[in-house]
Amino acid sequence: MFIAEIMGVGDELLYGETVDTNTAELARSLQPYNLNIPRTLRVADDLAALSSELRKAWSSARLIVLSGGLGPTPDDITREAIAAALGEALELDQAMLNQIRAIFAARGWNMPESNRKQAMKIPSATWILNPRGTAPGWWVHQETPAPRDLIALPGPPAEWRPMWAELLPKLDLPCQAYAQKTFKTLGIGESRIVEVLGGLFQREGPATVGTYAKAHGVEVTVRGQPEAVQRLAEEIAPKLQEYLWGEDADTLPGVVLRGLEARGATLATIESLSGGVLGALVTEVAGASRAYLGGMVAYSVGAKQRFGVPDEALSQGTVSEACARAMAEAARKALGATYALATTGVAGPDELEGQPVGTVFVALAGPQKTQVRPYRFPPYGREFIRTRAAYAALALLQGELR
Ligand SMILES: NC(=O)c1ccc[n+]([C@@H]2O[C@H](COP(=O)(O)O)[C@@H](O)[C@H]2O)c1
Repeated sequence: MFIAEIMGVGDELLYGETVDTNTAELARSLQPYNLNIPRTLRVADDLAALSSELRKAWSSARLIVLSGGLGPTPDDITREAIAAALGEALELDQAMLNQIRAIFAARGWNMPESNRKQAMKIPSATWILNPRGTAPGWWVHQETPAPRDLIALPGPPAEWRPMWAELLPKLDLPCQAYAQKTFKTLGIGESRIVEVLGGLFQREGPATVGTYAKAHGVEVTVRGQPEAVQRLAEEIAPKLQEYLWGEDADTLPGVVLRGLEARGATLATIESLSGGVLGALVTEVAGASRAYLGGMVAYSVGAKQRFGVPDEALSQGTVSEACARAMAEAARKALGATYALATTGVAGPDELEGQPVGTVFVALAGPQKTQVRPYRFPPYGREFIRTRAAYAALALLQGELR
């Protein structure tokens, strides 16, 4: 199997200022190819360190992809490092310089002298045009003694994504027949899934299975050789049926909205501890307005009263089953929706009303009844608990719409 080396370049990637998602995304894009990615690297803006890594990689890898270090400032050393590793000299490309000048001119600016270095390249590299920035990429292709490609892309994802999407099919990488199928579940833990799947939880062979715990529940992914994936997925699906809410690119808010639309139903939300996370998840979906009427953040007791939550319910505590129920019913009435979802709970860091951090109640008011589900999420911080609360509310509605 051929080796691919993926490197993120930049000091900011080493000290956690910027989390390097580029290498993960690039690696994911290579899944359909028959390449082995034994590691991915983050390398400092350090000429010696990067050129040494590149020298090693150039002698063994079929494909090297770099992101970052193509800017105009002195710490951008990717071009120099490639030149050093391949033993070539940088040369100015006047035509590229004119293009970069034109980009500045179009914005009404003069090109700073420092941008000249973005028009430098080694003779064996060809340019990869950057439609969204001033830093063009490089593509070095070698045919003998063995085919090799080295690609240098700018760091910002919005810039490199279209460049990479256009380039990748041209690289003529060895393809493998590859497929994957993801089942999205709720209400079942990873270890229970392993029990339920038994012998189908294969870790070796032409198709393998993995589980991934996400805020929206556990995902079960089958990947490998297409026919084997299809066979195994067909056996796995009925075992998970009870817990299944979606597949592959489905999102929980997307599935819920589709379900609402199919019934001609509408949704309102009222959020306390999640403070708008639920509304944000719902409105991430294009076309949300076809079913989502709107919602309110009723964070204080006063706001809950204002939105129609009766004092009787509030007297039982805002973090209570009664309050969640009354909130959902009040929101349903206020907005005239078919369904309303409510969240209330304790995101922390301290306990509230004698309830421990992670205590959450979500409620669903519908035409026939109101349901409430209590949760005790692990105290992993406010973001974790608020997000879980929002997904738990969506899950309750998804269960109703099944
Ligand atoms: N009823 C509710 O869901 C509700 C409303 C406001 C604050 N809280 C909780 O009260 C605590 C203190 O809130 P703040 O840290 O936002 O002041 C947090 O645990 C927060 O999650 C809960």
